[in-house]
Amino acid sequence: MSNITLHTLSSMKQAGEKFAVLTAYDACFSHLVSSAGTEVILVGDSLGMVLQGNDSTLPVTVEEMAYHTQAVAKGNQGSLIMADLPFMSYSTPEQAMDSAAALMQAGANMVKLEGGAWLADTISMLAERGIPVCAHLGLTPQTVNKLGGYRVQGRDQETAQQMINDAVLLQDAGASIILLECVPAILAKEITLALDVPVIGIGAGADTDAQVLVLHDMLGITPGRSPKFVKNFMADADSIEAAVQLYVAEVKAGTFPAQEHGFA
Ligand SMILES: Nc1nc(=O)c2c([nH]1)NC[C@@H]1CN(c3ccc(C(=O)N[C@@H](CCC(=O)O)C(=O)O)cc3)CN21
Ligand SMILES: CC(C)C(=O)C(=O)O
Ligand SMILES: [Mg+2]
Repeated sequence: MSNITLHTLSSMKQAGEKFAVLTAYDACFSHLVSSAGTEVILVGDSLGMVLQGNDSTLPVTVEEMAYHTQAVAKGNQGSLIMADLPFMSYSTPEQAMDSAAALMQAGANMVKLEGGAWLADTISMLAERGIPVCAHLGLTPQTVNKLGGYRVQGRDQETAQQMINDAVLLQDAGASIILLECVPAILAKEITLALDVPVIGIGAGADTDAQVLVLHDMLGITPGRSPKFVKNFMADADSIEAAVQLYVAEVKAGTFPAQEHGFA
């Protein structure tokens, strides 16, 4: 069961206390990550790359997300469980209701979806029906084919202003959390200050209310070149538990991410 609630996370934002988020896709890592004091576990559609070996998150289905969410819920020791709605599972509000219902019934406490203003109605409908929503802005991996690669977003005045507008609009539509991926640190700071709801960052600098990483990345076991925002916490730890505890401690202390993990 989850001891952490959305109210806990809002109170932490108000108090200026950072919270930690990590992915987990199975019961064993869910147990480990939640026991280490990670406030939020993300059952990310990154599992399509990390577990399934695809070169994007697009092949992942609602059924697969529900399977992993069920396992994570069984191992959980008190974290809030957020589950990604996968590619094309929320293209209409009706489809989003069905997809989100499947993940909530599998044990998620909230869902995450990727995109801007077009999601306002979907988010308010989910929220009205008791499903808390996190809106993911900036680098949205499900849109990689449109974006032309995994690139930093919001670097020019126009796209930066659009992202600020989208964040405020989606908060007002009922989003409980905003997640920013690969955006300039100064823009992430501005959005974090402008919003009442907590902002989680990945490659978004040190000034968001929380940080997230893919577990396998911070353990240093993802093959190939890592994105700039990744730090290998196993380098300074002698066990997986210690590495996860160090991550949580560094996020809370504000020492991770450092300047080198962000984008100007
Ligand atoms: N293992 C894993 N970790 C992740 O963080 C992750 C996934 N998988 N799968 C889904 C998405 C894809 N993500 C990615 C993938 C690559 C970059 C990347 O290489 N970014 C460049 C930015 C280059 C630029 O525009 O300056 C970098 O150097 O970090 C970023 C995010 C984040 N997500
Ligand atoms: C990288 C994070 C934010 C994510 O959406 C995932 O793990 O799928
Ligand atoms: Mg995702």
